[in-house]
Amino acid sequence: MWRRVVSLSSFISSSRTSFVAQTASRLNTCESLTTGIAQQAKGVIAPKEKTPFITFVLGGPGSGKGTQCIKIVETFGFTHLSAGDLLRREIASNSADGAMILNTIKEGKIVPSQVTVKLIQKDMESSDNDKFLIDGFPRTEENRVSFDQIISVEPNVVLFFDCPEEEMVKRVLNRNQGRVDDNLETIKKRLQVFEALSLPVINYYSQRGKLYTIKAIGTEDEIFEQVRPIFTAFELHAAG
Ligand SMILES: Nc1ncnc2c1ncn2[C@@H]1O[C@H](COP(=O)(O)OP(=O)(O)OP(=O)(O)O)[C@@H](O)[C@H]1O
Ligand SMILES: Nc1ccn([C@H]2C[C@H](O)[C@@H](COP(=O)(O)O)O2)c(=O)n1
Ligand SMILES: [Mg+2]
Repeated sequence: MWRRVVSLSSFISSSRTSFVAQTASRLNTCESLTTGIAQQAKGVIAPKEKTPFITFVLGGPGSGKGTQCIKIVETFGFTHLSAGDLLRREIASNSADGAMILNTIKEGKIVPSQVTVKLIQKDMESSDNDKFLIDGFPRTEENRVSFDQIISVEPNVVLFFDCPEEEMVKRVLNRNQGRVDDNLETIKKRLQVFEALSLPVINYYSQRGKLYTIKAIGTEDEIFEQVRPIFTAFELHAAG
């Protein structure tokens, strides 16, 4: 679970009064500290939550998001949550939303945000990790707002794999993983959706200084060498 106890400091009150008052305050502090720990142990009050490190991974269909996520996981220890994979898992498990999700994906359209965000939330909450790569999300402004409302955590990093359309189409048609949306007709629709609905989200994060654009052409290793320094810089920053 990424809900972890991080600090007991909120139990400690500061006081700038007289010595007597300060001593009394210290005694109270000790008492409330002990009470606080005891209450947490009994589950009376919720533990403080550690904010997870969130990376959104964006780019058009076939731009190489999933491929690079595997390398980021290996090198930096993130947990990879692919929105598309979570939705395909729902289809495979014959869940109540399965048929609706399958039709939406076949049409190259976007599944209602509530459904996708709930799946992401479930996997985040059952993970021991606190570093998440959320791949293929948010695809729309509605996705972005829904994540903000339900999960209430801002992304630390937003990666954008910028790839020429021609190259994306070639890669998707060669992918050979039996995906129902890997055909020319659906790819054209997905590219339109990307331009109309996903580019505004990319611009949103660019304006907020969170966007890291990767030129997604070249070998997989060459592309990863553009990704690596982004996370290395964050690690150095975190280590002080
Ligand atoms: N740099 C690259 N050069 C050539 N082929 C690549 C490169 N990176 C990935 N591929 C291949 O392109 C195909 C699409 O890659 P990938 O599945 O990672 O894309 P994606 O962005 O996750 O696509 P989608 O949004 O459709 O899930 C895969 O078959 C993958 O092996
Ligand atoms: N946020 C998302 C992510 C994915 N989908 C649907 C529609 C996509 O075409 C399909 C495949 O996703 P991919 O594996 O290419 O990331 O899944 C969605 O509706 N909302
Ligand atoms: Mg993918």
